[in-house]
Amino acid sequence: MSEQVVLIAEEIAAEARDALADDFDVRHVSGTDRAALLAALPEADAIIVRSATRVDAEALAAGRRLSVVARAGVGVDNIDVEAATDRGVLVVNAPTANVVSAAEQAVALLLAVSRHTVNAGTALREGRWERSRYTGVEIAGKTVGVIGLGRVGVLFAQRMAAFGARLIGYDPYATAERAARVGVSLVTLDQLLARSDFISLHVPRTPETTGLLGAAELGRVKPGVRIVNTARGGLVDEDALAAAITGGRVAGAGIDVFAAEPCTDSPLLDLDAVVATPHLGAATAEAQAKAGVMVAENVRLALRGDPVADAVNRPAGRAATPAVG
Ligand SMILES: NC(=O)c1ccc[n+]([C@@H]2O[C@H](COP(=O)([O-])OP(=O)(O)OC[C@H]3O[C@@H](n4cnc5c(N)ncnc54)[C@H](O)[C@@H]3O)[C@@H](O)[C@H]2O)c1
Ligand SMILES: O=C(O)CC[C@@H](O)C(=O)O
Repeated sequence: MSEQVVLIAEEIAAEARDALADDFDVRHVSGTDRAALLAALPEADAIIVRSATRVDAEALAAGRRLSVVARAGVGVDNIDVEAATDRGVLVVNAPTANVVSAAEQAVALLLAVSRHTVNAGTALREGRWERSRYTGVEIAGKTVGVIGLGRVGVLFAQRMAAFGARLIGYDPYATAERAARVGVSLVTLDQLLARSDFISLHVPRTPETTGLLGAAELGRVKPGVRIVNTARGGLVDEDALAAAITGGRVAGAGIDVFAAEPCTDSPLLDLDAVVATPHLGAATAEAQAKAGVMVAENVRLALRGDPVADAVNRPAGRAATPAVG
């Protein structure tokens, strides 16, 4: 029997490639080069992606031999899970690999926005020693509102607790007991908007969460709030946020994710009060190594027909195993 083909469509850790190379024909393609992707898919038994490759119905149809789509990370919103399920293709991810890195990125952006780190540093490099212009604010004693109390939200809340913040959270699917274990009081979204000095988002992008913070919600925030989004673009309406910053209601924002990525023209990129990064939440050596090893293991299990704990969907006939985490 010829070797099964594993197609790697984005940069993943060398550990993952090494873990697969002995047993599979590992091939590479650029997942953002649509024509190349569609040309490579017909021979692939598995494809490994991160967040930039669109694995939609067309790509799945091209991948007529595919058994598994593996996401080296958490969010699977770039994969049409329903279409994959209909075709009997397993979708697996690495749900715990990069959550610490993502939480740390949220803290980093919150601090950078609060202390004008980027603008002050740029001014200094340009020869301007502008101390009074860049007076910031403390986190201690402030109210931090966490939207989404899953893996990343909880890690972020724990880190904010260490800064001495008061923590409130909005998550309709979390219990008060779970929230209380990490020192978070559950509130409604409106209460969170009205009371938070800082808001950080940690929810997946779904039809329910798209536009969660739009013009109406941003009109109800506490004046001077700073907003951090390391979860997904589209959760916060970028035009509305830019308007709220320009109008002075929102003091600043730390943004790692954009509605359209790669992003070149968000109105947020023109504002001094915004610290922006190009979807770097998971971009650490540790997260990439963990994600690579987890997806390599999941691909191996899936191609051998073994049950996979990190499966996002379970097409008929596949045995379920207990979820991790
Ligand atoms: N920037 C990055 O590189 C990066 C890295 C890792 C994760 N992420 C993203 O961060 C987000 C959170 O990841 P996670 O691992 O914590 O996910 P998770 O599934 O563990 O947690 C998501 C939480 O959101 C809650 N939620 C769902 N719908 C909600 C709603 N309408 N309102 C409020 N809460 C809601 C869920 O109940 C859950 O507690 C995801 O979008 C993920 O893709 C981004
Ligand atoms: O692949 C990446 O770097 C992004 C990962 C992140 O957005 C995730 O959801 O896991």
